[in-house]
Amino acid sequence: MAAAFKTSLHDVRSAMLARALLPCKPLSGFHCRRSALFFSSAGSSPASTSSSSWGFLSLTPRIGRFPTRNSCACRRRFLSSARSAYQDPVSQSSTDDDRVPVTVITGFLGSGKTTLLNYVLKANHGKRLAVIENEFGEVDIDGSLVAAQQAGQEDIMMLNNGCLCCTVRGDLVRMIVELVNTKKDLFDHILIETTGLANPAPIIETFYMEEELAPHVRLDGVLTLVDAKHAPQHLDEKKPEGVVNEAVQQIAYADRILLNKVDLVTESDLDVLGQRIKAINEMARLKRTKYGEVDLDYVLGIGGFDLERIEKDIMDDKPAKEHEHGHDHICDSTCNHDDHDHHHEKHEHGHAKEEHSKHHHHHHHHAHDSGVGSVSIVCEGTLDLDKINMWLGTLLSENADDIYRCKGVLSVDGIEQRYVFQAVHALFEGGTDRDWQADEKRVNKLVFIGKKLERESLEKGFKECILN
Ligand SMILES: Nc1nc2c(ncn2[C@@H]2O[C@H](COP(=O)(O)OP(=O)(O)OP(=O)(O)O)[C@@H](O)[C@H]2O)c(=O)[nH]1
Repeated sequence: MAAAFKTSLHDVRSAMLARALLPCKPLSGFHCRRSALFFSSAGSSPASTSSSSWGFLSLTPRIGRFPTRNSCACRRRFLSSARSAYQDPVSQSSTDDDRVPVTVITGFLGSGKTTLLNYVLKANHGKRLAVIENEFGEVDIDGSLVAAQQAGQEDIMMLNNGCLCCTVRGDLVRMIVELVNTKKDLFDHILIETTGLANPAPIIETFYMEEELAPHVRLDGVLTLVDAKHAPQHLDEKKPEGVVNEAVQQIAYADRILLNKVDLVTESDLDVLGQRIKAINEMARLKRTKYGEVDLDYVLGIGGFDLERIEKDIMDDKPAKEHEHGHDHICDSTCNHDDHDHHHEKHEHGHAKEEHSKHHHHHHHHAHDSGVGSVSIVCEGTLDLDKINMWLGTLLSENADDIYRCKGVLSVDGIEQRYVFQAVHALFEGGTDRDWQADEKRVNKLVFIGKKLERESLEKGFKECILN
């Protein structure tokens, strides 16, 4: 069967339709057993009773029931990827997934998306790229993508009758399906440039909710360009109640961020904006660039939704973390909550240079009025399976609109491997990776990005799941 069906995100709210969990085959090279939410919605009826476990992290076959939540009516449908996982529950890392990766390039109006695209198209990356451009109205694609004429090998398609995140999702699906059906052999990566006002969330969801896409493509990641000169005013912009600030959303959903146009501002402006970006999304990697000039690996091959990469990013990001303790919080008996907002900003230089901690300042994070921010929990200990199941599942389902993204590596009692998971709102995916080593500290790490995140309450809830 198509590899597309071998990885999936699942709607935790669908868990109320759960019948059973299945044990899964290991991921090749990742020793991963798919564990999360192998539920079939077909023929099930909503659970009306709660129980101590609904199998969120359960790795052994067990009957799972979702706790009673009247909010659990499945607002998002649980589509083929989930059903297919039920039939063939093998998860894969992107390295052995033969679906075409899709990178979404987003960023506010004028932040440099097309400039970056041109740079990538002209570069020598050895990939054959198909580009989907989303613009309002007619644009001169040949003019705007000069590189396409030079390179000549890219397929460029326009979506110009509306915004990708609002009105043309169906067009996007049709376009991708047409691309893979008619030209699959001609390209091996798809780049999508959104409009400057796009909210990435519905675009991300499209890749998990549209069953036509799942067999053909996988979302590689979201890259957001931030205009170093103008971003502060866009981030500050007050929106009417219920209207999202696109500039904030674009940062919040990013796997990678380019702080572009560094030539137009001072070093200290960059530092301040860098802190602000980190306060919104501390999970994403950030680089400074001029005219989008960045090493291509940063754009092609993000792995933002690949559990194996997530595990590496979270656990192996030591140099960065050593200099950052903004919202990271080590829960232990010496915990001093007054220190939480101190932050050693890691200093990143543009021009596609590797991030490095050249020097670090003592900064304070401030919650900005968009209310969107990050909370990290770093906490040693082993988690009670049922408790973490219940806590995380309830948290993600009850706060599905407010928790944009969540990733983590956990140590769970009775599971000898590290458990890696990620969530986009209530869509959840998780599995085990390598064994904990005998001499290794069992440190749990979680990052939440979203609105109305209360760190102390999150920490408290999490710590209550740790075995004494
Ligand atoms: N000074 C400076 N200008 C830049 C940089 N990157 C892009 N620009 C310029 O900024 C302007 C907007 O760049 P685009 O690449 O068109 O931005 P965009 O995000 O595609 O814009 P929209 O499609 O309108 O959302 C162009 O004139 C670019 O040449 C940079 O790093 N420094």
